[in-house]
Amino acid sequence: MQGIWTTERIREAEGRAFAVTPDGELMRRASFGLSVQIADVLAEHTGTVSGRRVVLLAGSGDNGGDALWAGAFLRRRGVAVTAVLLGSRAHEAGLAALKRAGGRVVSAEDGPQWIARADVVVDGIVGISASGSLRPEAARLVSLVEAPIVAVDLPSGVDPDTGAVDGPAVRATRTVTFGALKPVHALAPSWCGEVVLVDIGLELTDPDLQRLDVADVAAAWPVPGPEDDKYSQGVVGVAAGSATYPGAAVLTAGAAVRATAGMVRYAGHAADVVRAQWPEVIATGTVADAGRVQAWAVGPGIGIGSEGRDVVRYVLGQGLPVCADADATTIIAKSPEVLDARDPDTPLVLTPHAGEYERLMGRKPGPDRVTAAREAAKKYNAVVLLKGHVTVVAAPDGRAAVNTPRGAWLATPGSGDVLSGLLGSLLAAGLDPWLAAAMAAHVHSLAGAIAAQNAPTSSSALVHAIPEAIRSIRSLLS
Ligand SMILES: NC(=O)C1=CN([C@@H]2O[C@H](COP(=O)(O)OP(=O)(O)OC[C@H]3O[C@@H](n4cnc5c(N)ncnc54)[C@H](O)[C@@H]3O)[C@@H](O)[C@H]2O)[C@@H](O)CC1
Ligand SMILES: Nc1ncnc2c1ncn2[C@@H]1O[C@H](COP(=O)(O)OP(=O)(O)O)[C@@H](O)[C@H]1O
Ligand SMILES: [K+]
Repeated sequence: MQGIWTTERIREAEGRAFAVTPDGELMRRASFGLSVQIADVLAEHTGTVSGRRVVLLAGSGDNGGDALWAGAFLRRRGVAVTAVLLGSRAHEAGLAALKRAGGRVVSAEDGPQWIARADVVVDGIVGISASGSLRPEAARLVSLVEAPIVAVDLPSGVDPDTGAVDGPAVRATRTVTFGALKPVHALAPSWCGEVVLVDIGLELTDPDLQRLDVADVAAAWPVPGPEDDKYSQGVVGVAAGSATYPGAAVLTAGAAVRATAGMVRYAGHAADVVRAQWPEVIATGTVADAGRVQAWAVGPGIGIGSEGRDVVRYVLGQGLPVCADADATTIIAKSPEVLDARDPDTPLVLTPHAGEYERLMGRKPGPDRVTAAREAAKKYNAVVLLKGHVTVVAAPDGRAAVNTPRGAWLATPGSGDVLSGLLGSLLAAGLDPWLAAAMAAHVHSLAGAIAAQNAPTSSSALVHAIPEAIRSIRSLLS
């Protein structure tokens, strides 16, 4: 598990570290690590380090200080360094160090001509004390940059704690952060680029947010043992699709088939189509006739009429873990009384996209998606998986996980149905619902990347890529 801490917690940890380290030591560690990364980006993009030109955009705080000190280290490697000073003042010690090392210092007015010739630009405009988007002077200079940008700690203009962007911001090729990952790094991947963490000796426990490592998913993925049979691994019930939307049934059931060696049962109006596509599925017409299961995936394509409502009420009343997706979330939002059938101790996972979230909560998720997911989890006493480019999974006890995607190819019709089937199979295997949801999101995005391979893909291809995703994750264990 990777831990992620809010800027408030980072500042507390920095305060503790400051107390036990010599003056300037933390910044020295940070800026030395930063200089190594800037040199690496220079080498990657130009083939050399010495003789190349780096421009530092230096704001008035310690973020600018890091950039200026890194510039001083780069001078020792023969890099031509020019600092463009933004704001009314500059980090004094950093500025002095850069000047001593032979760096050039220019005003914002003179910045454009240096930016035009830069091989790499360093964003030391603002760090964890940032609020709001780039101010006009910084925004104008950033808009002129054509070279790769290395962001110091985080891309300026992006909110450090939510990853939200509501105006001009830096789009970095690489972000070099210090001590620990902050929410922006998981929530705004397309602004951060590659994120590199430099250890400066901060001590932090109890992360505010988590991200599953491949190793976590590998270790927790259910695997049949010698004593197992088709029932003992957990039977998944899929209540999805309709005569109008048989595809949702095929995709949801197919994802469950591909994600588990155990049995998959299907109940609904698309039984014939499901049987034809997935002969291993035991398909019936109604949930009451489905037979015993250990968890339900309900919702995709079932419609939001009275029949759909009865299906949702039925599965919620079985005392079993339920993944309620798509139409099931709308039904729960419109007719919350269906939840009366639920024993509050049985796990429920809701998987809304932004529109479904609005129906459930009466408001949009807004820029702080982690808080939004946590609030919905509390309200519904359920794990909430909030879909989007970045997926957030929150539990009623406050745990929150983030899944950072590998590209955006999953923005394709039916891909949510595939996620439901995956998640249903993990719930049937008895996994903790929060972990199950975070694992499903992880495997879903990896399967998406495998299916797409940098070209458009489809949800059917995504289903077929699930075993390859699981195989590549589990290969870590061998
Ligand atoms: N405190 C520490 O121990 C360490 C801090 N480090 C660096 O220090 C940074 C934090 O430095 P500071 O707290 O001095 O603050 P920043 O450098 O993040 O911000 C400087 C000032 O800019 C102003 N500001 C806020 N939003 C702005 C905006 N949108 N446009 C322009 N100006 C804005 C604020 O008044 C803020 O105080 C970290 O991100 C990291 O880069 C590192 O040196 C590692 C050690
Ligand atoms: N831009 C994006 N980048 C990465 N993943 C995305 C993006 N847009 C959507 N997704 C993912 O694709 C899935 C879409 O699900 P959903 O909105 O239910 O669509 P559908 O109903 O068509 O299946 C979710 O898992 C979501 O997280
Ligand atoms: K920055």
